[in-house]
Amino acid sequence: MAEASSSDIAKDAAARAAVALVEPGMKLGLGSGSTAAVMVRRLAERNDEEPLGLICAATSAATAELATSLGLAVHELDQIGWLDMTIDGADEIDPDLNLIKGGGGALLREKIVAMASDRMVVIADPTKVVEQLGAFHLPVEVIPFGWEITRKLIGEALVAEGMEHRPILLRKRDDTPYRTDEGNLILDLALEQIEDPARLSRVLNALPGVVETGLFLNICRLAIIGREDGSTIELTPEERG
Ligand SMILES: O=C[C@H](O)[C@H](O)[C@H](O)COP(=O)(O)O
Repeated sequence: MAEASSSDIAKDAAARAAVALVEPGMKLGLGSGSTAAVMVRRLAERNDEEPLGLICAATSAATAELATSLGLAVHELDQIGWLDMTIDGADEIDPDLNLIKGGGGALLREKIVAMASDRMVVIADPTKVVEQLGAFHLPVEVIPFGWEITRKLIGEALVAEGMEHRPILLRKRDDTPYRTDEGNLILDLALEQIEDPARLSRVLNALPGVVETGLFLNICRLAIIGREDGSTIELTPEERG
């Protein structure tokens, strides 16, 4: 069997720590991506040992399939209503616990699920912790109709904001446009740094073809960062002082 990489160990440590926060009977949002998938596996293991009676909502079709295959009860979000907690990964985490998400294309459902939760807990390895958001390309979900016009409008809006950017790329998978679970497209914005995430979020969300951006602002209250030695650290926005 292949040896676990330091990143695998860190993800697993964060996932285990988050699963330890889960209480019996919780209504739980399950995130998407590789770190969230580790968490789903650890959660299912705990549920096998000690049935927890959880009711889960998934943030992507892939997560729903994984969780269901492992014996977790997954329901539509609207059937459940409100959630106690959502555990998800992230692509970048800044000191205020503002996030970039959507590297795997699940940002829209992830944001809806996170905002339908009392608490969003993010799990990640240390490479995701940054001083300023923006090195990771910002995913923006757009509707397919007129997407090239939407891309042009985004470019113009960025220029009007004085934001340097490289060409805005349509995300592709196997050479064809990537479609989200909602059938939308993703535009990836190479911005290098985002000085004012709240303003950028407002500007982008004001454009008609934009469905949602990967900026998750003031949503996450706890980030659990796994480390290569298997330990974890917990970050909260308050620590910033
Ligand atoms: O769309 C994908 C999600 O936002 C993921 O949670 C994010 O990309 C982090 O994924 P990973 O844990 O694989 O780095």
